[in-house]
Amino acid sequence: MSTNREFDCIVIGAGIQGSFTAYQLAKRNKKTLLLEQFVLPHTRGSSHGQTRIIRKAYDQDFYVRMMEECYELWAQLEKEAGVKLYRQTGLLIMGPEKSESFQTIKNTLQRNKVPTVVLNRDNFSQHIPNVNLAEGDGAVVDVTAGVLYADRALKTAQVQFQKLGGVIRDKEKVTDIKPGPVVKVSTSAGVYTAKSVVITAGPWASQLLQHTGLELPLEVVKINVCYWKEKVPGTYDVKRRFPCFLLTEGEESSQNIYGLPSNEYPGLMKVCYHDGSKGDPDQRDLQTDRSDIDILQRTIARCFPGLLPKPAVVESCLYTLTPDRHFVLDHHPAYSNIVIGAGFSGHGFKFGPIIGKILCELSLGEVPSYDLSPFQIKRFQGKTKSAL
Ligand SMILES: Cc1cc2nc3c(=O)[nH]c(=O)nc-3n(C[C@H](O)[C@H](O)[C@H](O)COP(=O)(O)OP(=O)(O)OC[C@H]3O[C@@H](n4cnc5c(N)ncnc54)[C@H](O)[C@@H]3O)c2cc1C
Ligand SMILES: O=C(O)[C@@H]1CCCC=N1
Repeated sequence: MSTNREFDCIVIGAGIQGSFTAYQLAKRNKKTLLLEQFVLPHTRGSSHGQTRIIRKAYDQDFYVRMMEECYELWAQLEKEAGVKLYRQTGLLIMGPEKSESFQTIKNTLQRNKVPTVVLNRDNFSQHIPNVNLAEGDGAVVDVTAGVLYADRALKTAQVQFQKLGGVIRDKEKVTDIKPGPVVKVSTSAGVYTAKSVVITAGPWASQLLQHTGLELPLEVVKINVCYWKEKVPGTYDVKRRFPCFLLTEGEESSQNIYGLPSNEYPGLMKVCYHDGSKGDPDQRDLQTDRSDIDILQRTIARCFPGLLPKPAVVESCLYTLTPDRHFVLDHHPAYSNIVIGAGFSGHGFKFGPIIGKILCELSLGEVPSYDLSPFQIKRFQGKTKSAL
């Protein structure tokens, strides 16, 4: 007879990846505990905010394939919970027509038969008004892409988990992990045991992994989440079917600037730089680097004539980067019943449902549904330290 401190699985971190992992485990009838250091909901990690881009437009086939199933999982969750989580807007990709980065993403979309619309200089402004296509730039639209309602999606995954009998304990920071056939997890409020543990701690992954003797090459960066005011309210509004966008390369960026139609704050469009300054997740608001904002201002002035080139709102969010920007989805090298989901490198939200499924499979000792070689820890050979 198990007590209320003994679980089949403990998931550490209730961001999007931990919440979907816990939900998948509960669906598989596993007694699951989801631990979160802060009171939920919170804005200190990577999963907060109202919107995220969902897209199949990637350079690599393996992400496109994962997204095929992932769209189905998002739709299943919408149906199961009776909430709307996704709005199709399309994603406009612009970049120097002849550049490798623009051609790679366009070719990958076409090779995978993702519905696309290729725009040229003659028909561009008829389809996408109020955007300047730079001289020499090409444009292609991933028609399947759109906006995910992020805060709502996170809450929905947690509510569905609880409806399946899952337990969430928030304001309970994990302070120690003792590996073994039964893993012992200590928190600010007590000690729990489980047959397996999944670590999905976002920017705090390195801190937590220290307890297991593993060091991964993860870098935390602070992103300035900038909103820009429309000169004429509604110009770039989601209701007018303005798409999300991505600049693949440019005068001073390489896959570095992206945006979403105005939606959460009426009259304000979110446009961000896909990089930031390195830092500590517990000191986030002490970092005040705004060099990305200068770059954004110049791009806004050049490409979006309907926006004022000065941010009206600046919020903060954290990325946890791996050297190759691919995720970590693997067993701990020394303890197979400790599973790690980390390093989502600023593009993991859309994958939440499929990451949850994969981490659940790993924690149950099953063969995962996807080839995980791009996500294995051993790719960091020489950059990984295991004290064990
Ligand atoms: C500005 C911005 C824009 C983005 N845009 C997109 C986008 O358009 N599309 C997309 O797909 N992705 C996007 N992303 C990336 C995506 O949001 C992240 O990849 C994803 O949210 C990562 O989730 P996570 O669960 O790994 O981390 P988190 O959300 O940070 O969750 C980790 C959780 O673990 C908890 N935790 C940590 N340590 C402990 C401990 N010791 N004890 C208990 N709990 C602990 C933390 O408090 C936190 O709640 C964006 C990210 C940012 C910052
Ligand atoms: O993941 C996404 O789609 C966004 C846009 C590109 C850069 C990072 N996040």
